[in-house]
Amino acid sequence: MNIVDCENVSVRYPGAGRTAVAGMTTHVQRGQWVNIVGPNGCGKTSLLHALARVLPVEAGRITVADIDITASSTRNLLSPAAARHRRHLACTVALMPQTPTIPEGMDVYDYVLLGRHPHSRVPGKHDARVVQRCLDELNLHDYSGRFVSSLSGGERQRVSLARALAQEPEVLLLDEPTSALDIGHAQETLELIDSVRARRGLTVIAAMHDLTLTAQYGDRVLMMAGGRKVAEGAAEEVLTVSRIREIYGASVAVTTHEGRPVVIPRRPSGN
Ligand SMILES: Nc1ncnc2c1ncn2[C@@H]1O[C@H](COP(=O)(O)OP(=O)(O)OP(=O)(O)O)[C@@H](O)[C@H]1O
Repeated sequence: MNIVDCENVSVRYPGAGRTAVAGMTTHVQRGQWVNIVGPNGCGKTSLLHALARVLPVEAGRITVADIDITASSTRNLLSPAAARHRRHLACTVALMPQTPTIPEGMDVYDYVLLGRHPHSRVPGKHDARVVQRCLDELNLHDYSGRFVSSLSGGERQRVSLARALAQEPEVLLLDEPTSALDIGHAQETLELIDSVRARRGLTVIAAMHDLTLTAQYGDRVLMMAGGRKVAEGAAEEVLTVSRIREIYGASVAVTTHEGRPVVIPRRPSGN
């Protein structure tokens, strides 16, 4: 059963000449993990932001957990039905942004607790338990009293993921979740996401740059270029030498380990 349906979606930033996402159609089943790849500026973040309803779509339709988030009725701030939809969506979809906004003077515990806001306006014991579990799962228990602004880039990224998981969403949107993480923390983080997915039927849609990690985690790869989908399918179908050369302009070798592609950058011949 699909939890996300994206039909012919286009996104354009105010005043921008060209669309950031154009004619995007994709469907994601509940519990699937889909990785979005493609070169810088190809539209990965814009697509995630459209799915999270952070960015309005110019054309097309997006349905998340049976809510048409592009319907004009859900945009009416004064309508009680629209307010119900927004609340339902906030409980259903969590976005871990590429660059999280960190409020000044907020400690890690309170920042992760923000993830509970869509569920409980006044946090109770259950919310405290969820926050503690997320901090423990990401090995952040010792950081709980630290100001978020005092953390390293990688620590902040894990705190941002803890906040998104504390939201207990059905759909988790991750914008380059391991970009600031060392290889150990990257692996640990992706394993944790995968175990939450297996346990709770979480659906994951992630923008990724590391093509080997992309192949190791996830059921499907959606490759974009210039705002459009250029390929979608199993990692071994999408991540081929010729396509990576064509779309990224990169020289790579692709081997296989345990049935999944491994993408190795190579210096162009002659160097
Ligand atoms: N706020 C904005 N206003 C105008 N154009 C924008 C804005 N944000 C992004 N864009 C443009 O939209 C296009 C898609 O950008 P987007 O951030 O979605 O790409 P991306 O694939 O996530 O890139 P990266 O891998 O570098 O993070 C780019 O051409 C970018 O310049």
